[in-house]
Amino acid sequence: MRQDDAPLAVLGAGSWGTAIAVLLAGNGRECLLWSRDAAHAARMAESRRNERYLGDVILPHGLRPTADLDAVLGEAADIVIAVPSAAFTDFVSGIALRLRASARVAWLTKGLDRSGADTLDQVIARHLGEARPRAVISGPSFAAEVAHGQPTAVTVASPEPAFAEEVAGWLRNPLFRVYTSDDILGVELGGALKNVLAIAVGISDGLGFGANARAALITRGLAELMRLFHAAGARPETLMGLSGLGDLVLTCTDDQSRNRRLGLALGRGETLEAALAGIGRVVEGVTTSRTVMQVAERYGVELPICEQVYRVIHQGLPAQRAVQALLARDPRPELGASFGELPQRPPAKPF
Ligand SMILES: NC(=O)C1=CN([C@@H]2O[C@H](COP(=O)(O)OP(=O)(O)OC[C@H]3O[C@@H](n4cnc5c(N)ncnc54)[C@H](OP(=O)(O)O)[C@@H]3O)[C@@H](O)[C@H]2O)C=CC1
Ligand SMILES: O=C(CO)COP(=O)(O)O
Repeated sequence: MRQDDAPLAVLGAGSWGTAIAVLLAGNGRECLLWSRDAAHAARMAESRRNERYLGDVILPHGLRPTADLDAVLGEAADIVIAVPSAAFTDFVSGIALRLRASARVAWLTKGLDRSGADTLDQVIARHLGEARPRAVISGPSFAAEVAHGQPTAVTVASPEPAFAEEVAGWLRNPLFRVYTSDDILGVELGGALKNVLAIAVGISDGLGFGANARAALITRGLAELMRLFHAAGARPETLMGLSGLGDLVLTCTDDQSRNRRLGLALGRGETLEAALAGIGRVVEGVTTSRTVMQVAERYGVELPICEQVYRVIHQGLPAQRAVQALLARDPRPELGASFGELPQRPPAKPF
């Protein structure tokens, strides 16, 4: 039996975990917000703000910050995971034996398992059980805008339509519109790759290139996503949705994006270390630019923009040389290799 009056728990008290906990509590659902740092949780409880990540937002009455993970897992009806993708697998395997059998799982994380072998959905299924209801929440949604009640629309994807609808119901309010989808693979791939592509667009803008280059990168980035969707078995319509085109456009074009800001700094000549230190928050495209190369190899799919981002970030290629490499590629029909000519191959390992 479910306890509908038992609290939800958001695990991870960064910008996005906090914004979603604020939303849930504002919607009238009691919400525990877990931080791995006891001093941080205590400060949030006392000041009723998350000064480290979202300082100008007052935490509503029904939001309870805490650092006691066992107590949270014992009390919460269901959980929402909000830790970065690099920490996701260890975090999930660490809670597997402590999570209530009845607890259902949603996550806010955008990225792939740090090995590049799995989607986060597969990580959840492997460690917490195939039968456990699970859903990802994704789409164009800057934390600060959501926490300030700016209109936003996202997608909740789950293999179980009833659970997607239930998670959507936790989140919905007149300013937060939630759609549902059963294409969890497509929703996860869109959310993961857009971060890498936003770094590419940031680099281009940081180098001083113009609006033409930006539009070309977004469009050819969409073609890379389309090829990967095709090979991995995701639904092409998902690309046109909030977790695909929506989040790609948002992240590539607005300076609130940390991935775009990283690219801008690299394009202007900052080192990776200095750029990351300046941002001071998780920049998922750094990890995903590496993991997605493994995915591209597994499916035999060319992702030239993602590859150049990988080379800049992980192999120290100067940003200007990455642009030259993209411009020097052989000419080809615009739509051919992206849409029509690729064989639909059965995934090497279903992804
Ligand atoms: N911010 C946004 O607008 C959006 C973010 N997302 C996604 O949400 C996810 C989280 O991002 P966001 O909240 O913005 O990131 P932030 O950088 O704002 O916060 C990261 C949070 O994760 C915690 N954390 C880091 N490593 C671990 C770990 N090993 N175990 C437990 N907690 C850990 C940090 O804790 P500590 O402070 O102790 O280091 C911090 O609370 C990312 O995948 C991001 O792509 C999705 C949509 C919007
Ligand atoms: O995912 C996001 C908005 O949808 C946040 O993007 P950044 O992580 O680039 O800030």
